Amino acid sequence: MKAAVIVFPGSNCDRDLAVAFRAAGFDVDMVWHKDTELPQGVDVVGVPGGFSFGDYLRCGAIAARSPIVAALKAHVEAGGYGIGICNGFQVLLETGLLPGALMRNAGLKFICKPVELSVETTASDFTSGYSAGQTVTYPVAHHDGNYVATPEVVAALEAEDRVAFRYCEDLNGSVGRIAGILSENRRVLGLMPHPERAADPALGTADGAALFAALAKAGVAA
Ligand SMILES: NC(=O)CC[C@H](N)C(=O)O
Repeated sequence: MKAAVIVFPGSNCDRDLAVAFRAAGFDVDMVWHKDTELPQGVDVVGVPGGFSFGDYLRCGAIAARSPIVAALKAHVEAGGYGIGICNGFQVLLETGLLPGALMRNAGLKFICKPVELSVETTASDFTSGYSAGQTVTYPVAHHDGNYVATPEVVAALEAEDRVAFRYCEDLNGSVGRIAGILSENRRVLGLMPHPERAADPALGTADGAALFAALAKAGVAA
């Protein structure tokens, strides 16, 4: 399996994401946001966390207009995998590849700590390595993690089993305590907590490693 990690000015989890992909067996290429093409044969595109363009305008809004985004959209529209973590989730929402928006945390504070999440569905190639309802611990580090969407969108996400992760306790005001969602074809995952920062026991929790391992396995089986 081959992964590409997009790097924006202000990305700060790009290398963490590359390390997590590599540990799961992926070949990884780093791709500068001004590039217009993804490397040949990429299976999954990772949109990393950070503070792209200093979080000006809205988090992810400027990055979503970067030249590489057309290639990202084409990859996803052709059925390719994508994962957006934290700022990467914000970018995916701003591109329209996932529905909804992320607003300022309800408490108006930056939140940086490990949090407990429940795995809401195992019916995706990101979450198939967990058991349904399993509690995992990933860190969060964000000020704009308050997920909002229209009631119709939230109802569709729930009805279609597209809520991938939920905060076990209200963290930031997100509707339905939603922490991560899947695209309609279940091949794009956006989430605020950081599995790549929880992918090695040396980091305090290795709960995130199963996500990358499941994705690698799905590719091998395909
Ligand atoms: N760790 C991150 O990716 C930060 C995300 C975003 N810039 C925020 O603070 O909301």
